Amino acid sequence: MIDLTDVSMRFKLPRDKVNSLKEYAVRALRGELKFEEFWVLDGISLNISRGEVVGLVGRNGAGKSTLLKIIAGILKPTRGMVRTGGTVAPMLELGSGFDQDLTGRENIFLNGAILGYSKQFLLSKYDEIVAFSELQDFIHAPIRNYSSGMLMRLAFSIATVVNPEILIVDEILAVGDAAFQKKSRQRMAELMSGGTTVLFVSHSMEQIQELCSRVVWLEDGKVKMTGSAQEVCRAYAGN
Ligand SMILES: Nc1ncnc2c1ncn2[C@@H]1O[C@H](COP(=O)(O)OP(=O)(O)OP(=O)(O)O)[C@@H](O)[C@H]1O
Repeated sequence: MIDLTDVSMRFKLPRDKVNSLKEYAVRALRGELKFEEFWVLDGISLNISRGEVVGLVGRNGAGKSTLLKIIAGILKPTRGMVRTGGTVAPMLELGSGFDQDLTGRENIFLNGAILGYSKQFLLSKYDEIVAFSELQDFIHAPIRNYSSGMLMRLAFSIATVVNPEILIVDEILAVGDAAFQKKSRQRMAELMSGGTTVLFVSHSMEQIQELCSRVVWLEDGKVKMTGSAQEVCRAYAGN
């Protein structure tokens, strides 16, 4: 379902401080810009089967979000191969794929289109998405007026109401109020029992142990350990 072979990702950061876009362009044209290159992911191979719920753990900066973005097709790895079978619903940075100036309703269609759903399909699911998000009273307001919890509810509702085959979640369950967190956990459990493959990042060992069938521990861009939730969480916590 998700197949990663020797996936590596290199980022380049400018070494010198550049004060304006103009200065950047001039120096780039003159070949004066110096970059520092670093590998954020280094030779990741991973195989995730249909219906598995896999958690990713690791310190800040270990490369977890980068790996999720690569699997979601948002970033292209510098090296290696990624294969995914099925529709992928990524819930990554809060509000990515949203337009601040559009209303909640318009963003459902925009975000849905980015996820690859047709307008007709989204129309048929629209009421369900709004009901799940509990944003009926705000759905015709521009989302710049939404709180971060409201945005998260909208993103979660769009991504999950449509029964994706692969769900990719970056820490989203930590956002939102207690009632919505409970509801979203139930929804995740439903998806998981319905055969959706789930890959998610969490810093909560409790959440990882509650939800995951397998855990992958990333360190310095490499897979340090992979195994059952209990096994990996114990090793990670003791590290
Ligand atoms: N677009 C980018 N350009 C340059 N460097 C980046 C870019 N995106 C991420 N990085 C760097 O890559 C490293 C890994 O980042 P990533 O967000 O994948 O880590 P993470 O494991 O998800 O961390 P956290 O637990 O803090 O969310 C960090 O050092 C980060 O600064």
